[in-house]
Amino acid sequence: MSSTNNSSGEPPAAVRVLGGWASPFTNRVVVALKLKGVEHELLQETVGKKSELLLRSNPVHKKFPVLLHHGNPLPESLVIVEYVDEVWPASNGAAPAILPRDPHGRAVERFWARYVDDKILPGLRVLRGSVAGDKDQTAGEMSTALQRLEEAFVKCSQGKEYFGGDSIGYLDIALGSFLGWIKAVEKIASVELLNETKLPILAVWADRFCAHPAVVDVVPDADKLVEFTVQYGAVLNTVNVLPK
Ligand SMILES: N[C@@H](CCC(=O)N[C@@H](CS)C(=O)NCC(=O)O)C(=O)O
Repeated sequence: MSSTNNSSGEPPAAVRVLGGWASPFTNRVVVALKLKGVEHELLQETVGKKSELLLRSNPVHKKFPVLLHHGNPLPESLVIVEYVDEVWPASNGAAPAILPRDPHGRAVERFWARYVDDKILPGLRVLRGSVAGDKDQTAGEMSTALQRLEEAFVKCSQGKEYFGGDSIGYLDIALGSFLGWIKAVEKIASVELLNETKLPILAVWADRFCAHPAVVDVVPDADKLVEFTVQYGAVLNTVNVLPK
């Protein structure tokens, strides 16, 4: 499975992802493709400089990730994850379904995935220092949101290992892609958000998710993201590497 830029002069891969290694949204897409065993190529965008291909492929938002499937562009990480699940459905047990089969289960996971984007992401940006805000208050609000997500985990997992049950599902991907950044902002802002003392069940899930073969080389560790923040801090304050 390729995950680097194509500089070989060969024809483009059938599945390409425009994105960045530090982008939690890109990581959602890459984890979904890896879970399904889909060969793909990751085209890394340069921080602070959007490629022509990105601007052409996502003219509405001009953001990554964008999936290019046989050249057809599809933006928005969670939309892409659903697309990947539909295009490469479960077969012979080799590629587990990402979304639950029953409509209610699917709706519940979509509800919580939206909650992750609404409640966790704005807090990460404040704690990273990319937008102004009261850090103690933000850390408190994020802790409350993570507490709710731990409660959701208990309900969704029904005693199994993941939000998705026996295998990684939609909500695992939606929240799990932020684990590196959650750990990074704990270091950057000297706050505690997700550990065994505060959230014992979610912390065990987080370690399990990050160690999964489809995730371990995708979701970056905290120290790499802290370095990234130091290196690109000025740019991150002006472009939206984590969402607004
Ligand atoms: N809702 C979008 C968010 C995508 C997003 O914010 N991407 C960031 C990178 S992590 C980006 O492209 N930032 C550049 C910008 O906002 O100009 C998704 O889920 O894909």
